Amino acid sequence: MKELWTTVASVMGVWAFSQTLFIAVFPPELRFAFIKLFQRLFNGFSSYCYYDITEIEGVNTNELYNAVQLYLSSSAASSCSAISSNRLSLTRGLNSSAITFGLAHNDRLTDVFNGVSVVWEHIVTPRQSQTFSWRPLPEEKRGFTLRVNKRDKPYILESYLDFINGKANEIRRKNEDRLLYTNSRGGSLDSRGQPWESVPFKHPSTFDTLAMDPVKKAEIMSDLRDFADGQAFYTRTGRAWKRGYLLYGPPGTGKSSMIAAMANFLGYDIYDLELTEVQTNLELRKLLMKTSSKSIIVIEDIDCSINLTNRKDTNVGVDRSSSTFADGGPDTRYAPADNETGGNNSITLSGLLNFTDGLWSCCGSERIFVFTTNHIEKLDPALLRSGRMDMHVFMSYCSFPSLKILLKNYLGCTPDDVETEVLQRLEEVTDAAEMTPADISEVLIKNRRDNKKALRELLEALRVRAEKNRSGLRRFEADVEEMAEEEEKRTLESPKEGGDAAGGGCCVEKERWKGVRG
Ligand SMILES: Nc1ncnc2c1ncn2[C@@H]1O[C@H](COP(=O)(O)OP(=O)(O)OP(=O)(O)O)[C@@H](O)[C@H]1O
Ligand SMILES: [Mg+2]
Repeated sequence: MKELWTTVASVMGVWAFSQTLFIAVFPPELRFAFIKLFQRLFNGFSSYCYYDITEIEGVNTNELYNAVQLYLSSSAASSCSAISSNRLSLTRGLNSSAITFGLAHNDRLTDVFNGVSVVWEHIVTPRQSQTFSWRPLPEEKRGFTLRVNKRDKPYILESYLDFINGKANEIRRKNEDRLLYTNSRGGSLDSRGQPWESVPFKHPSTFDTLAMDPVKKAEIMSDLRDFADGQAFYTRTGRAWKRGYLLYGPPGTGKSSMIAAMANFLGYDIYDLELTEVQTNLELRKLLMKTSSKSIIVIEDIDCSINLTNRKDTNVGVDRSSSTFADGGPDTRYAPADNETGGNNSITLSGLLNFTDGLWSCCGSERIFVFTTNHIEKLDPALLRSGRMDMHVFMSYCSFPSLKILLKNYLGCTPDDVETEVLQRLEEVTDAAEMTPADISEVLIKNRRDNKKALRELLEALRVRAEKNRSGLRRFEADVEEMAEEEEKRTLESPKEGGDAAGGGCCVEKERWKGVRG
């Protein structure tokens, strides 16, 4: 035993002595060249490639390091057996309610990608001297080393790193709590010069809970997914990475719920833009510049927020008296500026269109604009033109497929849990009743402790409403018929006065009635 210790001590002594000699005799340049040569020799014999991904590159944070860390956090949590020790670090980020796992210092993890095995090592070493920098650097140097077999490198390296980036983005979005921003302070800035105020966004609406036609829902979800994964597409086609949705329909059909579901689905923040708080186009532009990417910019009830005829006044010469305001009379605050195209003295439709469409809309990327309205017929055609709002989504009264989603949400019952006869009767009356999902939710919430009672009351409410609609329609049709007969009589008495007035009147009336019913 003593001999063994003596041997170890002498080997260590020789090693220390040769190191000292090496440092003392050779100048640093030669030492460096020697080490490089040694490494090259070693690499020539080794069957592996090594890639270092350091936390800080120069003075900048290395995004790839963060991505790898996040990616490994999910791998580490799901594949503890692959780790060389049982230790994991736990972290919780700012604005996050989720805990993430990470590789502890100097630990290793084996990952498999496309059937190829690679090894990650997390290396932490103390930083030797604080080099000059505008911002203090951490005391430790952190980095990951990726070990890949040389023969696998050409096949996987690039796609593996892309995959890691994609996964990291996904995790980031899932972990971070959404934020809901508002500009309700009337243009004033906060202490950090920000025009937006934010609160954590905790709306529970998801596409699962949203009651709407399943085909339309699937279409919207796939559109959103394509948008979020579409960076390469938008770059290739030279388009700004943004998308516009116009949600329209009667009150209580789920337009706001849909926006929340979109944000939860994509993991985006929401900027709820209160247009009535914005005084000028310039202010609008500043607000836009202060939004972040991966966000949904919402303008609710757009027909009530801004006088959307003002563009017509100057550009296409439509009568200014045709107000779009539901409560009559244009808001003089939004009267078009004398210099409409300059547009800096007040907020105008062209200012708004520049906001969504013009050059300024591209400062930042991956943003979705959502406008909602109860009265699509009141919107300026400029806003509806194809390419401006990419998708027009009509949120309609509750249909039978939507009703089934609401029954599941509120009563926890599937169609199999409901008696066949009740289900049939519900199906018969749902469309004719033209009740909004909000109305139906009310009935279900009130009776949610007693499913049978809830279904009974719902059926009754739908039946009463359907009957009311039918008798309203009958009465209306009788009125129209009567009017048509009178018109015909008058035409016969004085044949010179226009012949198609009655038919035209009927159509207009019918259209008007349809409009009133939404
Ligand atoms: N399609 C729907 N799916 C699920 N719940 C809905 C739906 N529509 C309405 N609701 C329920 O009704 C409430 C009101 O809906 P929401 O605010 O989304 O309607 P809206 O279309 O935005 O109405 P408004 O035009 O008045 O703004 C929601 O909190 C939700 O509970
Ligand atoms: Mg709403």
